[in-house]
Amino acid sequence: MDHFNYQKGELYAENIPVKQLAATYGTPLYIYSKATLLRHVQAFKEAFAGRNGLVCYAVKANSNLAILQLLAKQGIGFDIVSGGELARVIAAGGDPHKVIFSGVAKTEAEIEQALLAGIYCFNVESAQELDRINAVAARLNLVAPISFRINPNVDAKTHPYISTGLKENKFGIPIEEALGEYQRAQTMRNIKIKGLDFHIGSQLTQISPYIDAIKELKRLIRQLYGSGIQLTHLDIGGGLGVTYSVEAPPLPNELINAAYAELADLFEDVGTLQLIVEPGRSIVANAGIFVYKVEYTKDNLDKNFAIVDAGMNDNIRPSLYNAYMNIITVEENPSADIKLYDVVGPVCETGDFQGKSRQLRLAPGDLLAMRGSGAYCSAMSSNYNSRPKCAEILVDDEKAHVICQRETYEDLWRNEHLLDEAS
Ligand SMILES: Cc1ncc(COP(=O)(O)O)c(C=O)c1O
Ligand SMILES: N[C@@H](CCCC[NH3+])C(=O)O
Repeated sequence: MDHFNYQKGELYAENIPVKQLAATYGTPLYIYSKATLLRHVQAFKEAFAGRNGLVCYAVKANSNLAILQLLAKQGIGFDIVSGGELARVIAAGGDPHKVIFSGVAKTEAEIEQALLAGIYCFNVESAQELDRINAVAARLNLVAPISFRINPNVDAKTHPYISTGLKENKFGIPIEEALGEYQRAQTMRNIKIKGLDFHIGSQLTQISPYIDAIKELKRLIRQLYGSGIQLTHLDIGGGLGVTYSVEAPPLPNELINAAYAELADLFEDVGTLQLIVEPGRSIVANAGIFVYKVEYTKDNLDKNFAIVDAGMNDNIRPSLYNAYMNIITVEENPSADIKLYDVVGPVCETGDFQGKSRQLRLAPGDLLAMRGSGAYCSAMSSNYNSRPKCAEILVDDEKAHVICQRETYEDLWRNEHLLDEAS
């Protein structure tokens, strides 16, 4: 259950009619529900109740400052993959001591920035990165807390583009090399070993891939313990899926309870480790809708098109992954015929679509809403075709807050420079 529901045939965001928000702020428009967002965070916090756990929200899913601010106020941590994300977390009031830094290409500048901010842990993704972190920490006379991201070579059973835990993927250190890297790290004066991490993919709808990965890593943790390397945490990554259509992913407490059950014998032998999770999509996806307007309809011989004012630049997920996202009408339109539509946008690409073969009753001027749009939609938007980025609104009961204003044309070239006359 989210907070985008129909009242007398009209879609509401919490207690505001979506039609009213579209009239006030224009379309295309991202709308988030504060209550849904907080409910999702609470579900993770409750799943850890009474246990030593840390929820680190994956900033990449939606990095809007106000959203980070709301999450920071809940006391959770953050999983970042760039210096920009760290700067956002700090600007939003997040605690850098609860930040973990993932990503395969951390630059020297980013490592320095994170060390000076005092982050909780680096998730190291290669032997070369370990050397670089050690060198930067030595230069700054600091000790870098690290965990290795291990690639356990398990199938996350998700879209190949968002699967990250197979040995052909660029992420993490092959499990076969892990013991050697931990032993090397242990000899480094400016490195402090904290934990072990995996993240096997996104939009996982089953618990079994997590359990397969935990099983693989339990063997490694025992080996480490046997060779005198004691960890303080195990990070099982993000990836928990959401319902876009018929998927029935596990709930946060189902995942976390299953992880603890699988870890029970290990914890008895080596002591309890702190458990970290890095959820992104499962916190924000269904806390957002994307609202756009039908500009035209076009009935070609083979196809009906609903041409909307939102493009792949605003939400690239359907084009990039052929992702199915549910499209609904904001208001019933009884006078229109039900037809099968491809919902397409204004961008000059054949792949610019928001949905294919959708049964909808609509006419030009009608508003459509796409569910599940809080994660990886505005975060992956661009200015392609010189389209200003959309406004984003956070609804709190009957109040609407503009958390990102719509870009202007001037914003499009804000960082560009004309050549001077003489050139
Ligand atoms: C290292 C890491 N952690 C966490 C996440 C968050 O994943 P999700 O949004 O699927 O929960 C991702 C993205 O897949 C990631 O790459
Ligand atoms: N951007 C992807 C997920 C990638 C997760 C990042 N590792 C999506 O929209 O589904």
